[in-house]
Amino acid sequence: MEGVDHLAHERNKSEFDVDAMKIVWAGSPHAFVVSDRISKLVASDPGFRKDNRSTLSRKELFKNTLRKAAYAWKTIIDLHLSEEEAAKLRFYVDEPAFTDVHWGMFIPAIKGQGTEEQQQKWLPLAYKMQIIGCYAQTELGHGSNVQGLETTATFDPQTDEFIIHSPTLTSSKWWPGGLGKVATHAIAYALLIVGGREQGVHGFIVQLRSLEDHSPLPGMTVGDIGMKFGNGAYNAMDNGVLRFDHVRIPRNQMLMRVSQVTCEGKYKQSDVPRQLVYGAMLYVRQTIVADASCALSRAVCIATRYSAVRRQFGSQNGGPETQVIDYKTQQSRLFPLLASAYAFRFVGEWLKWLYADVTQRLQANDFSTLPEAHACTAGLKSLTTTATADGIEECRKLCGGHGYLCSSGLPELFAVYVPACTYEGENTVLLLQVARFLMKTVSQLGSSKKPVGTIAYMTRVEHLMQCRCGVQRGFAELSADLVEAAVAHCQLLVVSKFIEKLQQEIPGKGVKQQLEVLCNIYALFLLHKHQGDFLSTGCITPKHAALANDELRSLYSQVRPNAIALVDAFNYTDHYLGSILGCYDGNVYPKLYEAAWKDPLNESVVPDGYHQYIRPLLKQEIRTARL
Ligand SMILES: CCCCCCCCCC/C=C\C/C=C/C(=O)SCCNC(=O)CCNC(=O)[C@H](O)C(C)(C)COP(=O)(O)OP(=O)(O)OC[C@H]1O[C@@H](n2cnc3c(N)ncnc32)[C@H](O)[C@@H]1OP(=O)(O)O
Ligand SMILES: Cc1cc2nc3c(=O)[nH]c(=O)nc-3n(C[C@H](O)[C@H](O)[C@H](O)COP(=O)(O)OP(=O)(O)OC[C@H]3O[C@@H](n4cnc5c(N)ncnc54)[C@H](O)[C@@H]3O)c2cc1C
Repeated sequence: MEGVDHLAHERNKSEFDVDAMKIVWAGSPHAFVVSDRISKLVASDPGFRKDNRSTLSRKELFKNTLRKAAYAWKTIIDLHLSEEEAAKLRFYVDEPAFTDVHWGMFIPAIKGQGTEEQQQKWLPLAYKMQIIGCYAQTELGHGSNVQGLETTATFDPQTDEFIIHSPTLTSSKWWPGGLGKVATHAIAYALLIVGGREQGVHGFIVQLRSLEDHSPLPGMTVGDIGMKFGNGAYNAMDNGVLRFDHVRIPRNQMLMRVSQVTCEGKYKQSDVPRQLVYGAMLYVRQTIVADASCALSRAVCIATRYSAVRRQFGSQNGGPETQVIDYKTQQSRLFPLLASAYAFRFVGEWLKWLYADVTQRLQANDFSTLPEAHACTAGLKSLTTTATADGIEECRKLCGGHGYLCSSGLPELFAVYVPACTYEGENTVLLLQVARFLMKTVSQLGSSKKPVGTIAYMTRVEHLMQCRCGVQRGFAELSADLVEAAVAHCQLLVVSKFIEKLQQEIPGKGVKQQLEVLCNIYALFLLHKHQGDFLSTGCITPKHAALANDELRSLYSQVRPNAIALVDAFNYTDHYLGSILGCYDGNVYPKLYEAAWKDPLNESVVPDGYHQYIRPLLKQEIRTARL
């Protein structure tokens, strides 16, 4: 039935003010208004249509992405959108594109690592999109090990230039988004060589393509690296390969905030830490954490709405069958994911604050909180992306067979999301960084350097004092256990930031109570999942474990009547969700049925290839037919 809200009875059950929760989710009344307006603008504009993506060939998909990016830019200019509104527009257009890396990495890298003069020269061009940038760090042979990069930048004092060169096949830049076909410029990372001495990896602004006809500049071999996981999905992005053959760039195109090369060929290090070369990664990891709650909430919204629509078994006296959301097993898989979506939202908000704080301090030459900010961004990036990728796949399974259809939106969401576990730091590699930070802290316990901020709790964990002498030995040997410790530390951060959120004033009828229920689910689900660890370390007794389990079941019952309203609070349009199973009105079956007929395979009743392959088979002519 068109126009009928099939989920109205669910919405009527809710016990809290959904509009107030929408503001909590958005972060502020202003953020809600902007997000709501821009999402509706995108949804109502046929220029941003995306329901045909999975049927396009790679070339068609890529060209369509270029069209959309240009159309989005025109919309931003025509409507005089602010930076905040423009970012929201790109978000709701919901298509991986070169613009993500231009705005998300190229510009932040120049801001973080460029001098004032360099920023003044390059940022206006980038902001107006008169140049398009990518972030060319990873090579064919090295991604995680940034110090192992082989591209060289050799200073030539005769011409006051750097010579950028790829000496080996494995030094080819490999993966950068936007590089393959679009970017005109790159921040390329290379091993700096001055006066014959290697000075570590540095960033350089390198022009790749002509601004007149887009052809690669002399000395550049550049192209796309090929199809990636999933049809459609991340294939809208032109991840690229690039080789430099003694490419010359002016000296002032080395990003020189952290260290400088003078025209006489002197290498000078500022008093800022070398790690600032990694600053763009700090920024992007923070945005990836914020983004995790969006991707997870999207999958959870689809699975929750569909679970309320779908009925299987349990009909009494010819009455309706049971909604699958009423099964305790469905609840125990779905509601912890719902709680995680909210938990990641709040920890993402906090991380944004932490990043702003560390940036302000860095500008004032206070570097004291940089190691903590690195550990938090790296650890939370790892934890939230792993949980989100796993969560999207779980949501697909929660939708049964229909979850496997592209029209459910879940396969594409998974395919686009899952590389987040790898890019911007492979998740295990990042957890090892957190472990290193934790072990360094443990080794300093009892000294005058007291742990503060997110590691202040360590002084209260008595047995850590006993192991502090041994932590520098056997790091590699114990690394698998240390990674688990790093995850536990990050989970503690997530839970404590959720609790801190609840200590704030939260307006709206019943909103705080719902969030308390979700926070308890998040914490108790972790306790339940890792009860072996808690029991074996004597942190809880078997009685506590059983109580936690009982409490979880009771919390699931409290969520149940509010489940649909809790996902409505994400305020996603049907366009952004891109899912028949998750559509707002719950009118799933007619839409699924209709969508099937739109598949290109159904354009003819008898398929192409019938006369060549099916008929000979049926007529037993297969031995004589030429295949
Ligand atoms: C408008 C906004 C839109 C936003 C959307 C944006 C989203 C865009 C997303 C687009 C999609 C994809 C783009 C993907 C891009 C990429 O993938 S770019 C490539 C990213 N590559 C990596 O992440 C490589 C991972 N490797 C590393 O980070 C390092 O090499 C590693 C930390 C693993 C090791 O470094 P080393 O120097 O070799 O080793 P180490 O000795 O361990 O470290 C030295 C020292 O430095 C500290 N450290 C390391 N990293 C950082 C950092 N980032 N910040 C601060 N400090 C750092 C480390 O802790 C050590 O400190 P210590 O005191 O000596 O212990
Ligand atoms: C979709 C996508 C987009 C990307 N975009 C960009 C981009 O725009 N710009 C860019 O520069 N790069 C980009 N990358 C590259 C990305 O940053 C790297 O792939 C990533 O950092 C992982 O590095 P790697 O590929 O070298 O993995 P590897 O390090 O080779 O990882 C392979 C395995 O080895 C393990 N491992 C590695 N080191 C250690 C260690 N020390 N201890 C224990 N285990 C270890 C890892 O855990 C993993 O299991 C992109 C990648 C993808 C998939």
